[in-house]
Amino acid sequence: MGASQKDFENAVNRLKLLKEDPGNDTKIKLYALYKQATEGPCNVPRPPVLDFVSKAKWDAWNALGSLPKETARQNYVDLVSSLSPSPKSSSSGAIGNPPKSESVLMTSRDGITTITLNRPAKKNAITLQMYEDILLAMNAASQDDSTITVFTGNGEYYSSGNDLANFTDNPGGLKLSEDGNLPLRKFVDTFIDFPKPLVAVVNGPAVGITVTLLGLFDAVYASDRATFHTPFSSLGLSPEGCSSYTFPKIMGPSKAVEMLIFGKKITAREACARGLVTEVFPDGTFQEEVWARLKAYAKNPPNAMRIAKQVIRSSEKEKLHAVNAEECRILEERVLSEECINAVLNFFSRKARL
Ligand SMILES: CCCCCC/C=C/C(=O)SCCNC(=O)CCNC(=O)[C@H](O)C(C)(C)COP(=O)(O)OP(=O)(O)OC[C@H]1O[C@@H](n2cnc3c(N)ncnc32)[C@H](O)[C@@H]1OP(=O)(O)O
Repeated sequence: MGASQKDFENAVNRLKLLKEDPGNDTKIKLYALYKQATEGPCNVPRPPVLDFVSKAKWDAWNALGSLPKETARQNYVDLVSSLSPSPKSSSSGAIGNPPKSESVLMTSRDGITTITLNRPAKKNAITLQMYEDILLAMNAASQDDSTITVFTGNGEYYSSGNDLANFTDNPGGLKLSEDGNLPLRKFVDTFIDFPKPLVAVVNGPAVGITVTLLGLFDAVYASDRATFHTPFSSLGLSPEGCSSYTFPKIMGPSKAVEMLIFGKKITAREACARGLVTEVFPDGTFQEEVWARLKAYAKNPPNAMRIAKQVIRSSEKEKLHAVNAEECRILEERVLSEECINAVLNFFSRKARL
């Protein structure tokens, strides 16, 4: 177990974004680890004595001896993480960096970065722009100096899920990203790969994608007012967010089917009994109790928590990426189906509400 190929590629990309030169010693270490991770032990002749730079690089690579590729990959990822820029939290709690969005807020305080869905008039339904903003926020949160990342919603709802106008406002059904995948694929991949403990503070009802994604969180705290609803069949859609894999694993196939195929809405207590929710709190004391708990957890050593998460999650990552790709492939067809188009039209003509 250790860093996945995807973690490694992310680290290679993050290195390109470094604003400060890490210095020659570090650059040579990175070179050696990169070569070891991608090609294995050094097996090329030593460069001429007067070619100092090439010789230093060769020496560093050669010094790694028979270090396994997986270990080199992990060491490379760790070294890049230690160099990555760390946007500092301000005393007001606002992070100066992305997203510049009113519908997705990002604050950082007491070692916790919080991403808040803030579109209460629409029950925090997620627009295409919000998917992008959440990605930006998660990328910033993965690199800032917080130890825990929290998702929550502002107002009565946690979220009513995907904004159904995403289906009607885009010719052909739904905007596709440049590489032909649903924007959803990259979005869910980011949750699969998120390196720090990820906690959902579910303040109220949750619908659709905001429920399925909970299977990729490390802890889910819910108000006893929250409900969990995945009405995919009535919308002519199919399960996403890796729920076709995580839900049967978490709650067993028959309970998963009840939610994902029959669209049964469950209470917070039922979700807790099924293992989707970690703990339920009375709504009146929910915020106070949960934040006190999270502040205490955030005081744990950050590297230990990150590594514990990696140990727990890394063996599943490849499977989850494959599940995500397949779910998106199927969903891409479903969003163009007559069943889906009719369901969305009925919603907006107010003929159908959940
Ligand atoms: C690129 C990604 C693709 C992902 C595709 C996979 C799909 C994933 C999903 O998330 S599927 C689930 C989608 N969500 C829903 O079907 C919920 C739809 N909403 C409702 O049924 C109801 O609004 C409600 C039960 C959430 C709340 O009902 P009520 O209390 O009666 O409030 P209103 O219905 O009056 O809602 C207030 C206001 O918000 C608008 N709104 C609410 N949810 C959505 C939504 N998901 N999409 C778009 N708009 C939504 C609603 O239209 C009202 O707007 P208005 O005041 O009329 O302008």
